Amino acid sequence: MADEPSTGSALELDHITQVFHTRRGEVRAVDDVSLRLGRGEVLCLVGQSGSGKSTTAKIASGLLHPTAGDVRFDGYSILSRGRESKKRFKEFRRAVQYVHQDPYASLNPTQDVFSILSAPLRRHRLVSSRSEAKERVAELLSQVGLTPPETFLPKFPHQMSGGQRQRIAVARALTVQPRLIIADEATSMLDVSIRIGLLSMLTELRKNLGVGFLYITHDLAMAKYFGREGNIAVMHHGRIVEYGPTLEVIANPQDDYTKALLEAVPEPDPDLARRKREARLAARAAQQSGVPAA
Ligand SMILES: Nc1ncnc2c1ncn2[C@@H]1O[C@H](COP(=O)(O)OP(=O)(O)OP(=O)(O)O)[C@@H](O)[C@H]1O
Repeated sequence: MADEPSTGSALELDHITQVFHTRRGEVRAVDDVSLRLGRGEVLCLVGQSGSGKSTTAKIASGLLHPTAGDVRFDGYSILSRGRESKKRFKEFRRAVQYVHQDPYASLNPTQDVFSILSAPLRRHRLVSSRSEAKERVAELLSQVGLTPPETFLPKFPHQMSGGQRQRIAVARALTVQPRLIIADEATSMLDVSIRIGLLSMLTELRKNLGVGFLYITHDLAMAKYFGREGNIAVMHHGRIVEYGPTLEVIANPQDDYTKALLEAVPEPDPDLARRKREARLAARAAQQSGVPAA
């Protein structure tokens, strides 16, 4: 693993493989995966449960050391050893924040919102007094759409809704001014309207603060919504089966697995759903008869 910078991409996963040894034998959770994410970009990693998304996310955020391959940030390997690399790894861990799918499990139930958000600010010496911490926490709460901030400061996690807890988890990630947020199914436990609201908020953050996102989901509809200005990687059995600009992949999927995922996306408009179904059946019939569909 080189200790020299390579390319300009912010985050690069280079031929990553992760093998777990279990009592039932070897599990190849991630198999030769390469991904790139530039500064302020969005990349959606989509696949069904067990396809290897979370394992990839953990490797991308430095929480798990892969069996093989390299992870680079700003062109430097974060897997290298040595003093300089250790320092760089520390910077990387601050620059890349992981937001877990279940904020209830990751937020301390005994701390109120002010304590949850001010602790990292103090730990990283980003504020020098309690009043400065209050100001910054209020700013963070506004950034994640929790207003007026004073209402939320004394609340404990159990006193908030699932969507509000997710926003606190995002605000906590923002305390250290990250360049990239890895959101692992960050909205899967919420209703669709709440998920859409949260994804719009994340889009605002991306545009206003230039934060990049690696968004992990099983839901292609959400990936299309959040990742329309970026790329999508479709994962199946630990491998990337399709990778490219989100809208292009969705409009013209090449891989059968991506096509199957797309077919599983519910179409809210019944007329459109019927027309799509008819078009699919016509295409299938044409394929079987060898005559191209009109
Ligand atoms: N620590 C581990 N030890 C053994 N096997 C593991 C471990 N972590 C993950 N796996 C296995 O690796 C495969 C991929 O799991 P992973 O959690 O990455 O998938 P996923 O796509 O994120 O699924 P989900 O959406 O359900 O979280 C699965 O077969 C899983 O059982």
